[in-house]
Amino acid sequence: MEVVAELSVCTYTKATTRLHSSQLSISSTHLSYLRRRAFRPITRPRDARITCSVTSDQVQAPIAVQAEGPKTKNDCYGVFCLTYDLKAEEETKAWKKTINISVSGAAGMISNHLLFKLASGEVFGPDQPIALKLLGSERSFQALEGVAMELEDSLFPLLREVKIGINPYEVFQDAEWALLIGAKPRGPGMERAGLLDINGQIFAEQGKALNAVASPNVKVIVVGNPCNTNALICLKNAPKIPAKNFHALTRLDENRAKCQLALKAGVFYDKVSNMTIWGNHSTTQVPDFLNARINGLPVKEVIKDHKWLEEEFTEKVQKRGGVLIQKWGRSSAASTAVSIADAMKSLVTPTPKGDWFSSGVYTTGNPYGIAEDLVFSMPCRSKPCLRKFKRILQGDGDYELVKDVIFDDYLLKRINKTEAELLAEKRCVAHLTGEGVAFCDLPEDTMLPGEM
Ligand SMILES: NC(=O)C1=CN([C@@H]2O[C@H](COP(=O)(O)OP(=O)(O)OC[C@H]3O[C@@H](n4cnc5c(N)ncnc54)[C@H](OP(=O)(O)O)[C@@H]3O)[C@@H](O)[C@H]2O)C=CC1
Ligand SMILES: O=C([O-])CC(=O)C(=O)O
Repeated sequence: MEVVAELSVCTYTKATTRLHSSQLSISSTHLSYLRRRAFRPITRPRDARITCSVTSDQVQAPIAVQAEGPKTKNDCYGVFCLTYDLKAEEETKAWKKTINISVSGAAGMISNHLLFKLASGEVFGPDQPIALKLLGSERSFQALEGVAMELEDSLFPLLREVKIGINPYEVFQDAEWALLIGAKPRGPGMERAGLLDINGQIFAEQGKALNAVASPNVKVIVVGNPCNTNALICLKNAPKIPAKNFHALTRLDENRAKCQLALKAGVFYDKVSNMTIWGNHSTTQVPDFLNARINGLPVKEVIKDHKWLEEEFTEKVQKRGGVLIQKWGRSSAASTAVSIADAMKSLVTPTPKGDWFSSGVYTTGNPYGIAEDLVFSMPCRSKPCLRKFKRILQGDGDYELVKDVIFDDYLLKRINKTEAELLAEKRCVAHLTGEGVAFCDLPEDTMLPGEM
């Protein structure tokens, strides 16, 4: 057994925490220098594993574990366990404190796109190191190792740590972002109530785990379907975490709606703004063409075919996921990953003046008269904050609901329908939200976007 007595990744993380206070920036030249010099790994057997433990005031020397020994499933992975020749003066003066991101369903298709976007710096920027903690299951553990191997081979300079595990209480430890993607897909012949129950149990357990071990201000984005009600279950099981920190992903629907409006108006899609998706990530969702704008003008002034807006456009967005499954034979993965990155970026960067984005968020206290205590997609703006020292305006992960939106009878009628669906879903999972006995009276036409 070889013992490596150099600084470990744990030590390094500690050092960066301390250095964070200096708040100096890092240039790309500096970054590549760091990769070449400061983080040059010490040679040791390819598969040897290092375990390291940190007490409050002491960092223990890492111990190399024999390559052929039994693997514990929540260890750091492969190259991310290596020690580095980290000289004091090279301790970068620059890196920001690592952001911990936990991802469930990490061996699934969406994650397979998303993890590489996160590790590339696309979401948090080119000077922000991240740690990825990946949650799988007994069923997916081997695939998860494959994912971690691909992350190793990608040599991302910003990726400081990768851990894989099957216990949410370990994988969610200190999470600042939790991206909850894993969920059982609805199979043939399965009742939607059955899906709500099976997946609801996953999200109840994960809510409890987040409550116990995540950062108290963790931002949670629920992607696994039915995502609104899963997010509600999750937040109800995590009373220590602010309810407004939980999001159900409806950004994919927003992006789809923008694309269809751009296509109809004959403009590039960056000209479409103020796009709200109201309600459930299901076929009752309401893409709001009343408040949306094209080139700064109300959509209805640009697209005069209002029948198209009310009928074709609305249904196209609601059923886009299903059409895609028919073509691809599987549900959207790449565009979903893009939309998760978009949703995160929207929370950590200032929303452009006058614009907003959609997210499924907690309704209690909403200004629109929507029933309280649901997770409902609504228009949001990030809360800008001034980053100390650098004087850069950025979002801090928080948001506020947009007040200046208008309603007409058509929009209200549609919002009522999606609200009724979410209230029915909520009754159906009462046993998982601590609200008594479940009673399932789901509307007949309740469907996920991917169901046709
Ligand atoms: N909100 C949105 O806009 C969208 C949401 N989705 C939803 O995202 C989720 C993930 O999609 P995708 O990555 O394509 O799916 P995959 O099937 O590729 O991966 C899903 C993962 O879920 C996990 N899972 C958890 N419980 C079960 C179970 N009981 N049976 C089977 N798998 C389970 C599996 O991982 P493990 O074994 O490690 O737990 C699996 O790797 C789905 O619920 C999908 O409907 C998809 C597109 C858009
Ligand atoms: O139903 C699914 O799994 C796919 C989905 O959510 C979508 O494409 O919007």
